[in-house]
Amino acid sequence: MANIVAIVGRPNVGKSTFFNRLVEKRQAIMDNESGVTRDRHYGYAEWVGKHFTVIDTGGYVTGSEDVFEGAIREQVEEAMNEASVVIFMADCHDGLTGMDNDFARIVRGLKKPVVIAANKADTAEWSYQSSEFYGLGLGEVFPISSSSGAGTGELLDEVVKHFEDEGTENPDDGIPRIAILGRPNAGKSSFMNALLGKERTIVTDVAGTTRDSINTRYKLYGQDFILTDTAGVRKKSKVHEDIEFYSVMRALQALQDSDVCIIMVDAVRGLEAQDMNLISLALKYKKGLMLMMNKWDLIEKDSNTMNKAKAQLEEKLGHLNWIPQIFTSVTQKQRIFQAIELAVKVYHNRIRKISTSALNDAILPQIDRFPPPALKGKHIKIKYITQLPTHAPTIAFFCNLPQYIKAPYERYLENNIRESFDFEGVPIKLVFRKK
Ligand SMILES: Nc1nc2c(ncn2[C@@H]2O[C@H](COP(=O)(O)OP(=O)(O)OP(=O)(O)O)[C@@H](O)[C@H]2O)c(=O)[nH]1
Ligand SMILES: Nc1nc2c(ncn2[C@@H]2O[C@H](COP(=O)(O)OP(=O)(O)OP(=O)(O)O)[C@@H](O)[C@H]2O)c(=O)[nH]1
Repeated sequence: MANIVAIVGRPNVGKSTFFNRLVEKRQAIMDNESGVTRDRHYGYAEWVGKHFTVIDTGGYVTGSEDVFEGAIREQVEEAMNEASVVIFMADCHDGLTGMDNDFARIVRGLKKPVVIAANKADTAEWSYQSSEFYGLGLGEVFPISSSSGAGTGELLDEVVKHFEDEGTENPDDGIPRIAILGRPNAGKSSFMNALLGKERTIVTDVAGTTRDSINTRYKLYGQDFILTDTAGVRKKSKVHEDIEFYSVMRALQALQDSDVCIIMVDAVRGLEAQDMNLISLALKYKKGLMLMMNKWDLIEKDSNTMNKAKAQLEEKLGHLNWIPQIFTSVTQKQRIFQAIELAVKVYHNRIRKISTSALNDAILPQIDRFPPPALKGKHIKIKYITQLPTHAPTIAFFCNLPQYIKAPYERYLENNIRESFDFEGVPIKLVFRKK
C-alpha cells in the first residue's frame, strides 16, 4: 500500500501551513473543474527518501464549530481510515481545548499510529506548553513551528518510522499491478464488469468499505495480474465535495500501488486537462502508462478516423508520444482484451533490463554522430552508459561534465534509447554522473 499521511485537528491550528511546507510547490492537480480550493488538500512529499501522499483535512472543518456534523466527520474519518499515519495537530497558544479532546476521541478509536504535532511552538516558552498535549493520551508530542519549520524534521522522522512499505515500489512478486484511472463516466466500471463477466457490487453507503474490493486478481491466457479500479467511488456520497475527495484519494492510492496505469478517456470528449493531470501523476511516480480511448462506438467513422484521432492525440502529447493508445468500446467488447495485453506489454517494458554492452553499442555511435554541444568552451564527453538496477528504468551516462548536459540533448538521448529499445509506455529517467 502506498504511504498516506493525514493531518487532522480542529480549525486554525495550522494544518494548511504545515501541509504547504511539506508538499512540493507546483504539483499535478487532479481536478481543474473544481477550482483552486480543493487542490491544496492533496500533496506528495518526501522525507529521507520515503515518498508519501499527504492529506490536509483543513478546509473540511473550517467554518464549522461542530466537527461531528455528518459530512465533515465522515470526510475526516475517511481520510484517517486511508492513512498509514495520522498527524494530530494542536495549537500551543490555545492549549488543550474541548474540541481537541473531541477530535482525540475519534482518533483514539482508529488503532493507527498517531503523532501529535504541537504547533506554533515558535519559542522555547511555547515549546514548554506542548507537554500539556500528553493529556490527550495519544502518544508522543512533537513541538513544532509550521511557520518556521522548527521541529518538523523530528516529527517527520517519527512519521516515516511507521510506514509499512519503503515508499518506493510494490514488492516484486512478478504480478503486474494495473490501475484503471480516468474521469468519472469514462467507463471504468463497465470495463471491469466486461472483463470479469459479472456485475461487481459497488458499496454505496459506508465509507471505507470498498477499500479492499477494488483490487481484483485476474487471469487471462495464463497471465496473472491485479487490477485496481477506482470506479464507483463517487457514488458513495451525495455531497458534492465528497466526490472529489474520495475519487482523488482513491486514484492517487491506486496509482501509487500500480506498475502500469490504464488511463481511460472518453473518446467523444477527447483528452482533457484532467486526463493530462493523471498522465503527469503517472510520470511523476514513474509508472507505466497507456491511454484507453473508450466509447469508440459513439464516434462516427470513416476509413481514416482512427489515424486522424491518433495524429491528434500525438500532437497533444508532444514528446510524450511514446505513450501507447488503444481505441475501445467496452459496451461492444471491442479491443478490451487487447487493452489488457497492451498493459501487460508495458509492464514488461518497464522491467526490461538492457545490458551495458547493448546500450553502449546502440547509443555511443549516436553520441559520436551528434555530440553534446560544448558549453563555455568545454567539451562534454560521454564515456559509457549503463542501466541502473532500479525498479523503473533509469539510464546513467558517465561523463566528464554531467552538469553541462541540457534538456534538449537529454531529449535527443531519450529518443535514441526509445528507437533502439522498446520502452513503449514507460517513463525513463536519465541521470548524468561524473566518471
Ligand atoms: N505563530 C504561529 N502561527 C502559525 C503557525 N502555523 C500556522 N500559524 C497561523 O495559524 C493560522 C491558521 O493556520 P492554517 O494553516 O490556516 O490553519 P488550519 O488548521 O489549516 O485551519 P483550517 O483550514 O481552518 O482547518 C494562520 O494565521 C497561520 O499563519 C506557527 O507555527 N506559528
Ligand atoms: N457507448 C458506450 N458507452 C459506454 C462505454 N463504456 C461505458 N459506457 C457507458 O458510460 C457510462 C459510464 O460508465 P461507467 O462504467 O459507470 O463509468 P466509470 O468510469 O466507472 O464512472 P465512475 O464510476 O463515475 O467513475 C455508462 O452508462 C456506460 O454504459 C462504451 O464503450 N461505449
